[in-house]
Amino acid sequence: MVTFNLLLVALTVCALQAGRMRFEHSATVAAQTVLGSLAQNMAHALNQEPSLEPERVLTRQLQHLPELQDFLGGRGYAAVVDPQWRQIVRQPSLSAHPDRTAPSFENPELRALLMDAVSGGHFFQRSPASHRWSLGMHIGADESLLLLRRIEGTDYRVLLTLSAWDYLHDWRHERNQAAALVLLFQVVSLIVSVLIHRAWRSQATALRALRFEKGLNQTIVRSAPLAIYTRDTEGRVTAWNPAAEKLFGWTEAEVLGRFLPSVPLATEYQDEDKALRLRVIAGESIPDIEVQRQKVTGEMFDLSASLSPLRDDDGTISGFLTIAADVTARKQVERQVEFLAYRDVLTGLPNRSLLQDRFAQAIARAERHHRKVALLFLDLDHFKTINDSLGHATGDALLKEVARRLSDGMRESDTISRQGGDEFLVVLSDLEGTEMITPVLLKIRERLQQPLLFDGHELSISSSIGVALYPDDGLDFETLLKKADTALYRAKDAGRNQARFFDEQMNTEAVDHLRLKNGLHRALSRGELELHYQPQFDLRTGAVIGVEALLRWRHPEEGLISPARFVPVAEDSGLIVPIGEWVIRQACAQAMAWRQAGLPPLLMAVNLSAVQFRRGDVQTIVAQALRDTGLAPELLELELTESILLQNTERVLEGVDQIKQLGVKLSIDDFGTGYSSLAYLKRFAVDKLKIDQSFVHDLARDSDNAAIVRAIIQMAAGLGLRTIAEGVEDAEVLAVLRRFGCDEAQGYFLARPLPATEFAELVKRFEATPFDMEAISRV
Ligand SMILES: Nc1nc2c(ncn2[C@@H]2O[C@H](COP(=O)(O)O[C@H]3[C@@H](O)[C@H](n4cnc5c(=O)[nH]c(N)nc54)O[C@@H]3COP(=O)(O)O)[C@@H](O)[C@H]2O)c(=O)[nH]1
Repeated sequence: MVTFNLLLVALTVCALQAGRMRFEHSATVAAQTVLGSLAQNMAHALNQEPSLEPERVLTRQLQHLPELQDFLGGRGYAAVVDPQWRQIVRQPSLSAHPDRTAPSFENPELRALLMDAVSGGHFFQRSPASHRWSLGMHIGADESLLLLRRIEGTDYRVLLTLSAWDYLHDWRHERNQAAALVLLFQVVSLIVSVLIHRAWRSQATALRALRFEKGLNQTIVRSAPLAIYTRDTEGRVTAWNPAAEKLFGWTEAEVLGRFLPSVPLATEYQDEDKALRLRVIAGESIPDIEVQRQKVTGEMFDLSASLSPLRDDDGTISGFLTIAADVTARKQVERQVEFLAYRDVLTGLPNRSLLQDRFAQAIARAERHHRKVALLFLDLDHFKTINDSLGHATGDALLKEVARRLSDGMRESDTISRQGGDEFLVVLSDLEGTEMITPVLLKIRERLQQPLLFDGHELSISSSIGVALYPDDGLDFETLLKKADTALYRAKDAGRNQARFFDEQMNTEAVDHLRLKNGLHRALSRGELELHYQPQFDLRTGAVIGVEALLRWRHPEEGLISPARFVPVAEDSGLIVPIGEWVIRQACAQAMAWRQAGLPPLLMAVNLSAVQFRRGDVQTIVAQALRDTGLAPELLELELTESILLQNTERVLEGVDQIKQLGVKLSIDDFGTGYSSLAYLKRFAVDKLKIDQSFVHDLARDSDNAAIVRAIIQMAAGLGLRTIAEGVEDAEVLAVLRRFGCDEAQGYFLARPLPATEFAELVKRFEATPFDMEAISRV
C-alpha cells in the first residue's frame, strides 16, 4: 500500500511536471508569436514613418496595443530597448507597476548571451531558479519567460516577459486539484489501510486462535484418558485416539476408514450398535449408555459411552462422535452387589427378595391367564444332624447339590430360592390345575433321594414339603408363605419325607400355635407355669422311690394346658430354654422342700428338651440349681430323649459329660421309639431306660410289645442299667412288668401326676402302706 502510494505520488508529480512543461511550451509559443508580430508591426511602423524619431514611433506602437495587456497577464510586461540596451518604453509603465522590474542588462554575461541570441534571429530563455542569478534575469520573485527580438532593419529590440504565475495559472489549478485528489486518495487509502490492517489483525488473531484451538483439541484428544473416536454415518471410523487404541486394542491405522472391527462380535451387539448409530445420525445425542463390547482379543468388557452427532457447516449430520470409558471394574462390583442383593451366596440361587419379585410376576401372569401358582416350602430332613456330624463343609456341599438337583428338574418359568439353612422355596407358575403339582413333588423326592457321596460318606437325603396355592390359599406372598410353612410343619410332624398341601384345619392349628407362642412369652413372668409330680414305684417293694416333674400351664382362660400341646411351641420358639431352666430350679427346690418336710429321699426326674442342649447351657443351669437348693446330685435324674444323644455334637457330648460329672443320674426317655443305639448308652454312662408307654400300655395284650419290653429289660439288665415302664394303666401290665424283671413303674394305675402338696400326702400314704406288688402278681 505504501509503495503504491509512493508510486501514485511519483506518477502525479511526473504528470504535473509534464503538464507544466506543456503549459510553458504553449506560453512560449504564444509569446514568440506575439513577440514576432510586435517586432513586425514596429518594423513596419518605422518603415512607414521614416521621418519620425524611431523611439517615438516605437513608443507609440507599444502603447497603442491595449490587447497586449491581456496577453501579458497580471505580472508580465513588454518593453523596447535601444541599441545600448536601455529601455525606451514599457507596457505597462514602470510607474504604474514598479514591481515589474526588467532584468538588469548591465550584467555583461547576460548581455553577451542576449547578443548571441539576437544575432541568431530571436531568443527566449526560461528562467529556472537555478539559472536565475547566473543569467541575471531576476525579474521579481517569480519565474518568468523572457523573450527578445530585434526589430528588423534596426538595433532596437522588443522584450517580452511573461510571469510563470500567469501562464501557469491553469496548471496550478490542475495541480491543486490533482494534489487534492492525491491527498484525498492518500487519506482514503490510509483509512482503508487502517481498516484493512485492523481486519487483518483480527483475522490473524482469529486464525491464531483457531490454530491454537485446533492444536489444543488435538492435544486433549490425543492425551485424553477417555477413548474418543468418530465415525461417518455409515459407521466407518474417521478418528481414533490413543486411548481408544488402548481400550479396544486396534491401532488407528487398523481402524481408520473401516467399520469398527466386529470380530467375532455377536449379532446382538452389532444390532445394538447399529440401532445406536441410527439414533445418533437422526440427530439424537445419547449422553450415557452402558454396553458390552469386545476387545481385539475377543475379551468382553463394559463400556460407558456418550454419542453425539457431528454436523457440517451447513448443519448436515456427517457422522458421530463417541466418548467412551472402560467401566468393567465398576460393573463387576455392581454385578457382585446385585448378586449379593438377589442371590444366595452359597448356592447362587435367587434369594427371597428375588423370589418375591418372580412370585409377583407369576401372580400377574396367573391373573391374566386364569392360572394358579404354587409356593412350595421345602425343608431337608435331618440336615442338622448331617451338618453337625459331618461338618459344615459337607453340609454346604450338600446344600449346593440339593440346589443343583432342584434347579435341574424345574421349568424355566419356575423359581427356586434358598431361604437360609436347609430351607428352600419353590414357585411353580402357570399351573392349569393343582394336579400339575404332585408330579413335581414326586420328581423332587426322587431326585433328592439319589444317593450322594461326600468324603467317602454315602448320604441319602429327603425333604418335607409344604404347599400353598394362589389364589386358593391366599393372594399375597406373605400369606402363602405362612400357609406353606404351616403345611411343612405338618409334613414334618407326619414323619418327614412327606409333602402336605395346606388346608384350613392346619390354619386353625397354626393360629393356635401362634396364640400359644404369644401366651407362653407371658406365662413364665406371670407365674402361670406349674409343676405336677407323678410318683415312680419300685416294682419289688411297692414303695415310691422317685418322682417325675411334669410341666403344666395354668392358662387364665383355657385352664390347665398339657405340655404335649405347648412344649413343641416352646421348642419352636426357643422359649423352652428359659422355661426348662425354671423347671430344673423348681424341681430341685421342691425336692429339697419335701426332704425338709420329712419325706423320704426321692429321685427327682426332670425332662430335658434337645433345644435346651442346642441353644442353652444346661450343665451350668443344673450345677447352679443344685448349688442354690442344696439338693444332692444323685437325687436328680435328667430324662434325655434319644434324639438329644444322636445329635452327637461336641456341644451335646460335652454338656452331657459335664452333667454326668456332677453326679446327676441320666435316663433315656421314650426308649424303643428311636434308634435305640447301644453305643450311646455306653458312651454317656446312662443309668436307666424308660420304656416308652406305647409298648407298655397294652403289653398284656400285644405279644409284640411284650417281646420288645422283655428284650429291653433283659438288655438293660445285661448292661447293668435300671428300667422303668411308663404308662402303666392296669394291674395286668404291672404284673407282666414284674414278671419280666422291670425295676420301676409309673402310670395312672399307680398314680396320676399331682400338684406338690397332694403329691406329698400321697407319698406319706404310700410310706405308711407301700403298694402291694405281691397282690398284683397274683392277678
Ligand atoms: N421338655 C419337657 N418336656 C416335658 C416337661 N413336662 C412334660 N413334658 C413332656 O410333655 C409330654 C406330655 O407330658 P404330660 O402331658 O405331662 O404327660 C406325661 C404323663 O402325664 C403321661 N402319663 C403318665 N402315666 C400315664 C398313663 O398311665 N397313661 C397315659 N396315657 N399317660 C400317662 O405321660 C407323660 C410322661 O411322659 P414322659 O416324659 O415320656 O415320661 C411328655 O412327652 C413329657 O415328657 C418338661 O418339663 N420339659
